[in-house]
Amino acid sequence: MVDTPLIRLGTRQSPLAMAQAHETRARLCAAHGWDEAAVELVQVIASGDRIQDRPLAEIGGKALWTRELDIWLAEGRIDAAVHSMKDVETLRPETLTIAAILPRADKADVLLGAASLDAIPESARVGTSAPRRAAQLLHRRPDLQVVGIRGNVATRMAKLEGGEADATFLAAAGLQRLGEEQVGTRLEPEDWLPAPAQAAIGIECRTDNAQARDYLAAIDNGPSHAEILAERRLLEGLGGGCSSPIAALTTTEGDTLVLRAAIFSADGRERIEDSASFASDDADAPRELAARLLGRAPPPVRALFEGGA
Ligand SMILES: NCc1[nH]cc(CCC(=O)O)c1CC(=O)O
Repeated sequence: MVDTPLIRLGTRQSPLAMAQAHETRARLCAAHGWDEAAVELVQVIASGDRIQDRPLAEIGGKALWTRELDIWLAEGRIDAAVHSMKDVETLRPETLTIAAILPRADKADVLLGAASLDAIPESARVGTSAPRRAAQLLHRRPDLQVVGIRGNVATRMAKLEGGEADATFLAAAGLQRLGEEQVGTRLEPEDWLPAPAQAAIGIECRTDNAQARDYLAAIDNGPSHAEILAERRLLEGLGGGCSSPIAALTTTEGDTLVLRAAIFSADGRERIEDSASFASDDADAPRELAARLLGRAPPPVRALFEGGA
């Protein structure tokens, strides 16, 4: 029996974040034979959740999801922080370490409001604030209108119901974690590329916290961790923030990763795709893939990277 917590897990308080924190706690308890009381969940309010009325890219990007959790880690108020890796900036403080990546869930996006991309009525309004989803959609369907839509999964589903948009996208992994896997149409990742690091839960702790690193090592999934590192190195090589339309899909075959990536112009007219196959511990290959993509990018694409507009 444990009556004082052995590890305090910080989490955002959205329903999706809480589901991810519960999954992390369950895996820690299973790996170590602990009961639930060993893992304390600590809710931390992120600025990204406080500011709901403007696109994330405009108000400060992905840092708004991690800033408060980073401070709580630094101050020792929590021992570890649970993140959707899709939302974590590529550049992280050296004082923090990604100590575990949980087994990756379904990487697909789900389309809500239409049975397929082709079935969306002509000129319809599709709600998304993600540059990747917007550009990838306009590439396929230049007739459609993209309208901004933000908020957590339930909010976005409600906005669709309320007629703010005719269709929208959500990540299959998020829907599954919320028990909503039956809604919408799953888009095959090979055909509609996901975001880098989609469907991965990562747990960070302080680099100098050997105890937390040790606890978390037991729930790290090696193949998923290798995929996330590769996709994050691609992102780093592209120098893209959350205003850059970047799509990526890694498939793992034994110790070999196959990474497919595409970058777009904001209006979707331009699409550059390339892929690389490399050993899972090869840190250079994803950066080289990024360089090849940028090398082929016409000005409207290039403008969105390398600190451009
Ligand atoms: N941008 C918000 C966000 N961050 C992670 C997920 C889903 C879960 C995941 O990809 O791990 C979502 C919701 C969505 O895109 O529908």
